[in-house]
Amino acid sequence: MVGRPIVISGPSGTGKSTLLKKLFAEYPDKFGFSVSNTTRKPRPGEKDGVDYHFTTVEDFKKLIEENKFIEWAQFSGNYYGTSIKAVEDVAEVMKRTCILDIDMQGVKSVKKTNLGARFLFISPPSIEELKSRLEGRGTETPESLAKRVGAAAAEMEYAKAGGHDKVIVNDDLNKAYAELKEFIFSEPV
Ligand SMILES: Nc1ncnc2c1ncn2[C@@H]1O[C@H](COP(=O)(O)OP(=O)(O)OP(=O)(O)O)[C@@H](O)[C@H]1O
Repeated sequence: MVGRPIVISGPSGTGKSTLLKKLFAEYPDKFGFSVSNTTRKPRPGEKDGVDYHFTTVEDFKKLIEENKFIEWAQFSGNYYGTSIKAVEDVAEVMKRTCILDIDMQGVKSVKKTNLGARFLFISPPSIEELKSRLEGRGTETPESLAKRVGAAAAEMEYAKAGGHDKVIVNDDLNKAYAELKEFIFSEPV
């Protein structure tokens, strides 16, 4: 059985990766991530269609024009993106339920497609706690921390306005994980 795509969003540092790691560890064959497109060159050992869909700049721009992407961005001179087809392929080719970990813009974009996704928001207990988790993770400069905390406020507003099917507050990790499973398995996946 393959379920509808599940879109997980929430501010950076709210615990999405931590929760998804637990889910993939408990259910190694059930869920999958979509394969992104990129214009960067493959690194040794990387396989086309597995690690990325390696795409020329010309083809990537064409896909943008044709509205084939849920989200795309440019980092250090290369394009990266998640295509609608890549999400469909998780169900059709990989026979798994697709999990998408994306931001608010991505959520809005998925809503415009025919993917029939379910939307889950992971909220931090508070902005203060979010800030201290990001500091604790040790991955942020003062600038990137301020940027992530600023973006969090907009994400939380959107969630409050009812942008998702379910909101889970990640206070106690095991409790949040139990709620995540309850939501995911509330229909066949
Ligand atoms: N319930 C929790 N209580 C305390 N700390 C937590 C909890 N959940 C996650 N953390 C910690 O918070 C930090 C951020 O978590 P994580 O990296 O999973 O966030 P994220 O939402 O995936 O962020 P990003 O979108 O930037 O990838 C990590 O150091 C993680 O160990």
